Amino acid sequence: TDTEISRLIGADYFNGSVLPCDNETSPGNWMVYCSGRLLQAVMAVKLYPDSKTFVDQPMKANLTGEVIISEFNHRFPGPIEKISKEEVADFVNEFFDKEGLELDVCELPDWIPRPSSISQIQDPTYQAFAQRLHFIWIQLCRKMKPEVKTDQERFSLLYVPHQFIIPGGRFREFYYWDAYWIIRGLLGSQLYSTARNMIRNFAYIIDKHGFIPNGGRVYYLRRSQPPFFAPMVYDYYMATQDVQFVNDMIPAIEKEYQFWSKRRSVNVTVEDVMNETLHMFQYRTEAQTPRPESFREDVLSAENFEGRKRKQFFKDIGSAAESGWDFSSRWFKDGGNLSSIETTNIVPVDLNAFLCYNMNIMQFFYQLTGNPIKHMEWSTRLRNFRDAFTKVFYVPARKGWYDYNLRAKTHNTDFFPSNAAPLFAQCYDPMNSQLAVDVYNQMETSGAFAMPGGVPTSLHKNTHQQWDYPNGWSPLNHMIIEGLRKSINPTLQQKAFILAKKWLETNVMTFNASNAMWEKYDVKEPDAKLATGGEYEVQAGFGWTNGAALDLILTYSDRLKYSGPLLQSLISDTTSSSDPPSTTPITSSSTYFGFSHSFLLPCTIIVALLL
Ligand SMILES: OC[C@H]1O[C@H](O[C@H]2O[C@H](CO)[C@@H](O)[C@H](O)[C@H]2O)[C@H](O)[C@@H](O)[C@@H]1O
Repeated sequence: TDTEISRLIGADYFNGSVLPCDNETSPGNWMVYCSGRLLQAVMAVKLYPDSKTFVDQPMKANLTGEVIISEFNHRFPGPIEKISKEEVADFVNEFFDKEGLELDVCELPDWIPRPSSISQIQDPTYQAFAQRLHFIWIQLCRKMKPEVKTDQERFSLLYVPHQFIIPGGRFREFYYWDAYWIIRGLLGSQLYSTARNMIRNFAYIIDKHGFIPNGGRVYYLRRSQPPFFAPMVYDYYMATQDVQFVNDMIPAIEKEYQFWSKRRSVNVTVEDVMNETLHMFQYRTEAQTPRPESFREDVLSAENFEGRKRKQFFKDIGSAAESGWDFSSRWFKDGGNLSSIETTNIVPVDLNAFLCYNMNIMQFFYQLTGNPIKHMEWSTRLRNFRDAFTKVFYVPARKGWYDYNLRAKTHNTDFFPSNAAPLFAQCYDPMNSQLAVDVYNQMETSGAFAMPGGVPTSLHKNTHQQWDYPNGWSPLNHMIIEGLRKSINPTLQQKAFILAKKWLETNVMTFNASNAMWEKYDVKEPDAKLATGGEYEVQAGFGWTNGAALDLILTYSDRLKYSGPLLQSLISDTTSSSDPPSTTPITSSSTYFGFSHSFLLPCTIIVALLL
């Protein structure tokens, strides 16, 4: 019953547990956004359909977290299940502003209507499509109101000095690994200073917090996301040749690497490697309580756990969120149910491949900037790590790299796109082209590359999780394609092109049907469908989907030909004008990127007219 659910949500989760944010990470507001009876009351009455809404709401001017909590306790001293929805709603309306009000839309000073990169795309459909993606950056630009800097404790939003591109929809703040694909797209749009400023924001965050949190909110301060800061700097350098910028960013990359080494490392002894302990990395948050942005969902999922087991469950949930794959059968002991989650027992192949990539980038950066000692230090680190990586993750009998499970002392040899991360990160001897061919063939036999709409996130059906079959995500499709493209083998490079074409057709056709780019797609359908599953509705926007698509179109701009159904509307909409086309998604939902259509469309037109 509702009362039983309220009682469950109101139980004691915080005492003695590590919180997602606390007095150390966010002194003035942790008691509102990461803990406490007010948070529980809001979740118990389901004040909003999305748990994230409340924890994104700023406190009203001249209020502090302490004052709000003491007033709440004074007004409602009794059990949480006795507080009504109306009472909670009145209290929240009295003390909080609406979510998103601390951010403004912004102009991109380096945006021009027709960048030369897009004009040189050969195929008319893809040129028109890329042009539409280029317009979307304007809608996803956000800057912080000045009070976020001057009065930080009133906001769950983390202050950063420069404007940035958001994913879109409910994701109104920066996200760490999303930003890598966003930046790939910005570089394709020749928005170099926007890309540079986003990277500078992350350097600022590393300097302040010692690492990059999952996203730009205080409730993300105890977990990170896949480490893509160094690759962002690397790709920016490849596009601009700006050595000075690389020099400026090196201290931040070093500092972030320390975070992963000190707080996320794990010793692995693989059985057939005698007496050898290998130092690897894991996704492993310290937090042991429900994620504030999904508080209600986490409490309900933890219904059958108590005490230490419940703390461990929340830690495994938060650690899966740190992986970016929240949630997936990849982390489940039984391959099907969230209740069997064991993220912290797993040594993930992708995280270790990404850190291997970081090491490679660092040895390169130190050579580039003329520091032979540090170049040598990182080269040695890379060489040793690559050897260890092969020992821990490569399974000769299954011709591939796989996650290693510390509990089961075995590998998970199921298909996941993360198995291709070492190709993307080049954490193998690139001269060993046969290895890459073997890995590709092994993945192909799973059937994952034969889906009509792109590569799915797993082949585990009916888990109803968003990072599972039949959902395809742009970062993972892009990563596989790039991994194959970067190999020295022409056959694999051709396979990369075929996968890119398929993924792009899904993007174009869905855009044509819905007038929007989406967070993820259902790839089992030939006619491109929106994805389902997970704990929130599929979101429109969408930062990394735009970025990955733009990057792939530009990579293959000389030979890509659209061969799907005729999309006359897309071509006639954009090829002859620099005005922004209509951006109303064709769905039942009434909002887009968190703003109503009636607000967004005029804004876009005004920005374009100003330009
Ligand atoms: O609110 C639930 C979860 O939402 C985020 O995860 C998803 O969106 C992110 C932004 O696009 C993306 O980075 C992540 O891979 C997605 O699974 C958030 O990152 C999670 O931490 C959060 O719990």
